[in-house]
Amino acid sequence: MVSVIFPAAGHGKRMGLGFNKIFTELSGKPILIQTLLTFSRCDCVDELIIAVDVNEMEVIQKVLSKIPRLKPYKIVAGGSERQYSVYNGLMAVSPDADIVLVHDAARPLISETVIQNVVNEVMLSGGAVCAVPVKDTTAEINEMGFIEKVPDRNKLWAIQTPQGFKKEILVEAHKKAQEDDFLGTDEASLVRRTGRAVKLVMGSYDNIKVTTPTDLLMAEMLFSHKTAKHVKFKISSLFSEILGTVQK
Ligand SMILES: Nc1ccn([C@@H]2O[C@H](COP(=O)(O)OP(=O)(O)OP(=O)(O)O)[C@@H](O)[C@H]2O)c(=O)n1
Ligand SMILES: C[C@](O)(CO)[C@H](O)COP(=O)(O)O
Repeated sequence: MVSVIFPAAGHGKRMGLGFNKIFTELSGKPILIQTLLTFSRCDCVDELIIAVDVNEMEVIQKVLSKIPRLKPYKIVAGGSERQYSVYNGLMAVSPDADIVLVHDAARPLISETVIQNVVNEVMLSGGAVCAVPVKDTTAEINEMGFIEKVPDRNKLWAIQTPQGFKKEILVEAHKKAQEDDFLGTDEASLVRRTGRAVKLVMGSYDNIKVTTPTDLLMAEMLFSHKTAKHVKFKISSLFSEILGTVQK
């Protein structure tokens, strides 16, 4: 059985809307609902656990009760940090679950294919997260704002969600983080601290985390086209006339 935890208890400070960004409308539905519906369409998913701010539990329960075609779900209280929200979700996972995925509620562009690929890899390796190769050059800087180091880009991947693990592996990782007072930005970093390997699965550049207003604009565009793969990009006539390029 596969359970999915959705940390959804943030405050969207970087979005600057004054309300939780997952309530924002995206292609006719709230971001949170778009995310939950994609997972609900996956045959491999059995249960949804949504970790929300205690003050938003009632309103979210009311809205979800009106949405058809959601997989069985539970709403739990989130924590003051994403990691604590995930932990609370983990404690509410059904005893029958053997695989647990964690997916940011704020990543509504996740595809069913990537979800299935992560689940398949968890069955093989015990732990898998989706990620994409970094496109920009990155740098480590010092406190004065000067570049100290430029890591080899060929080895860098941007980590996304879903991140999936055998349940006991994720529970062990969270317990150890608690004991050590360690706060990480994702589940893979917690699991790696227990000495276990975590496999990367190809994610998607479409699977953005809606963090800033620009992300929201991009999400709206991506959602209406579903993915950049479906858009036919045209060469500008200013160039095609000179180059004589024939658009196929
Ligand atoms: N205490 C927290 C903080 C974040 N999240 C969730 O973790 C995901 C990724 O976090 P982020 O994008 O940082 O969301 P916010 O915390 O809402 O944004 P910000 O950091 O700008 O305030 C989001 O779905 C968010 O709701 C959570 O469940 N509990
Ligand atoms: C888990 C995550 O989405 C992987 O990229 C990311 O670390 C969440 O970070 P945030 O600061 O909580 O948005």
